[in-house]
Amino acid sequence: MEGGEVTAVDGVRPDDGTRGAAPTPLRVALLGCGVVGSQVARLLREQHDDLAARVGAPLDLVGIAVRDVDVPREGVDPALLTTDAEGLVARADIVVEVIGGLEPARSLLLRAIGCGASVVTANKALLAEDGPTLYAAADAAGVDVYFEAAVAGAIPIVRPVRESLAGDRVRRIVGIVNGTTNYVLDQMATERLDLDAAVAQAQALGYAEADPTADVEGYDAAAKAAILASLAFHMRVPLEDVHREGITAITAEDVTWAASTGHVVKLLAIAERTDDGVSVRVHPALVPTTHPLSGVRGAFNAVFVEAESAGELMFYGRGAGGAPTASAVLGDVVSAARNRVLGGRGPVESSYADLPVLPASAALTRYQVRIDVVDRPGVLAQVAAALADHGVSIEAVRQSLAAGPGDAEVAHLVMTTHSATDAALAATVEAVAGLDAVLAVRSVLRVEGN
Ligand SMILES: NC(=O)C1=CN([C@@H]2O[C@H](COP(=O)(O)OP(=O)(O)OC[C@H]3O[C@@H](n4cnc5c(N)ncnc54)[C@H](O)[C@@H]3O)[C@@H](O)[C@H]2O)C=CC1
Ligand SMILES: N[C@@H](CC=O)C(=O)O
Ligand code: NA
Repeated sequence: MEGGEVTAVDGVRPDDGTRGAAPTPLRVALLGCGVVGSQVARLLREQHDDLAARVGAPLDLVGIAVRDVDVPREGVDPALLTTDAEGLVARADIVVEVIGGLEPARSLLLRAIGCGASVVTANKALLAEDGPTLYAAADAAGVDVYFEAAVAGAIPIVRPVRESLAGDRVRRIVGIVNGTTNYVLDQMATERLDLDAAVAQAQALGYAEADPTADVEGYDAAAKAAILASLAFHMRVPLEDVHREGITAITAEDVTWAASTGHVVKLLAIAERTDDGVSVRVHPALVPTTHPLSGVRGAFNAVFVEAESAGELMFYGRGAGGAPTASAVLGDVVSAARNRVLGGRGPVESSYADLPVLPASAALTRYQVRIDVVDRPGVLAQVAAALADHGVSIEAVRQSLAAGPGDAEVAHLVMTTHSATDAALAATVEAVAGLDAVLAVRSVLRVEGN
């Protein structure tokens, strides 16, 4: 060996002159001990020695802020519990926030940063609403903000977009990023459960937000879409610029029809860059059963990323649940801890791009429109003419007959269009609904994926 060079042999750490000097433990504070927090506490305890070896210093859990210290918590040392969250964050090197919601999470994280701690959070609602305030405070204090768990639970997606693809140009992200709604839609399709029953199951399994409205109305997915789009396009995408539709309007009939036309209904988050700007939207869509996203079952998530040089990438895994989410949190804790031990910081916010966020009405999508019409000659031609008048062309039509009121026969038309803007489609549907022969517009759903 050359003089002074230190290399590892057979996995044994070489003597670098510091052997024997006990490294200073890093103090970890945990805010919240619910579905995710309880699993973070367990992993910190069970993997203490491995984590210490990976970081180069022990990670000591110094306290867990809870609302009520008297609630029994399996596997948690009651001596760690405190209701004094403000006091706790002031005596930590790394603060993990898994309370959720805007306040007091934001104030506690800002206080932690102000006291010199690095922070790890799973709180997409807060990051989408006010992430830049946290990033600016962290910059000023020279500490880290990590948030892998905030998007798609256990799936590494924040780190790949934020770091691995930092040298590329991301063009499009399409994903299933909400486990609860994917679980609910899956249960509606396979078990014929209604929406409320399926949501109750998702809550019991620890997938849903404290208020599951955030899941079913698409707020959670919209927050994740805003975070991903901001990272991917190096800009700030405000939450209010994300077009959002949830799954509450999806009926059992929609799900059944989807299956009969070779599709499944999925809640998608889409962020794309066009020549005119970026478009970020969350809405239910029909996905062909031949497309990989159609096979994403239960609370699993999947995210496709298309970048100029990398091409297509796909990320898949558990998007919700205590242990999977805690895995992502712990990965971030290790990163923040390593930065402390070795010196230096993790990635900082990159938001230099000044691109307009386009309205959803400008986005181009294919649609499936289901209508009931009076079954008489010439009706199909009238409907086709109404579409053509608005510049929307039909890709396929399928017709089935059903008994209507009295002796009337009703034709059920399922039309798939070529790509059209939301605005053109909305005007078309209005015109179609106004035709005498049209009895009802039963559903209008976007179709994504070929
Ligand atoms: N459950 C999941 O699958 C995932 C959750 N997340 C995020 O992780 C965070 C936590 O989620 P969950 O653990 O599911 O929620 P949870 O509702 O199970 O846990 C939150 C805990 O924080 C406690 N809490 C509320 N206010 C507090 C305060 N002022 N001081 C101390 N404790 C307080 C609550 O009593 C509750 O025990 C949220 O931001 C959520 O969006 C992210 C990814 C997946
Ligand atoms: N409620 C969320 C939890 C993870 O982010 C979901 O269902 O995906
Ligand atoms: Na993740």
